[in-house]
Amino acid sequence: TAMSPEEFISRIMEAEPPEIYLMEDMKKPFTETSMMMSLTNLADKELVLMISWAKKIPGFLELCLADQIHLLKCCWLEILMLGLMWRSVDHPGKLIFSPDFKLNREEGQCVEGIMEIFDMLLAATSRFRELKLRREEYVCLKAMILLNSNLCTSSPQTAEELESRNKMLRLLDSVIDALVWAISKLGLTTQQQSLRLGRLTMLLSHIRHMSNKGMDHLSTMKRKNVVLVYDLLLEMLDANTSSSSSQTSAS
Ligand SMILES: Cc1cc(O)cc2c1CC(c1ccc(O)cc1)=C2c1ccccc1
Repeated sequence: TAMSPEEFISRIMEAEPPEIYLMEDMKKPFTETSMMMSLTNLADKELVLMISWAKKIPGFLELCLADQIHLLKCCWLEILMLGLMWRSVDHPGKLIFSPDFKLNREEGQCVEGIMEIFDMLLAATSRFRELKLRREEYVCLKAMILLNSNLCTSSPQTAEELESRNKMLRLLDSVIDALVWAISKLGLTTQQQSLRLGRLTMLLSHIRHMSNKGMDHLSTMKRKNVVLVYDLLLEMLDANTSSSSSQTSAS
């Protein structure tokens, strides 16, 4: 059932999760612990919505369960960070974690080592602002991150895994087609359209880099007991720290 790029885009636009409010009485100034706890509470809510978002991506549920779980375990922080940058794109110098939880880079000083990653997030957000990233392009990039996230890990062994990987590659192609279609609606010349496709996809490597830095930083925070990480997050976190060949628990 080859879906048209237009249909694919409207399906993933509808799949967008609702905005989340942190709904905490935050006492400022932050301490290292209070900021990390707020980030954790927010992320925990977002992860639940991310799982239902992924299931609405056409074809995702046709992948084998192990692949569905492994894809989300590989890219959850990349997707959280892309969402953060999207929410922050119209607020230079600020990171809009939620409408009731906005931070500027100086506030990152209260968590050791987080300001460097905040600065990377702010720089990437400025790039999205410069490119005038549109919602249709944003939802395509987010689906690309999910479907592209574990191609470089363990190669498929069984016939089922091989079939699931081929489905994933076809799914990734339909997301690329959808992004190409979204860019074609901008009235740019053919050459400008290919340039834009390259500029947008180049940002994905920065997002992977920031996610890896964030994962290391978060693991350090967890080890220092600065932050209590709830079970869903713990499972996502230990997946990234343990070797990727670990058997995924059928959760
Ligand atoms: C820069 C940095 C460093 C770090 O140690 C942790 C995090 C971040 C960003 C971030 C984040 C949270 C929610 C978002 O919507 C987008 C990003 C988290 C974070 C915290 C706790 C649990 C999960 C993720």
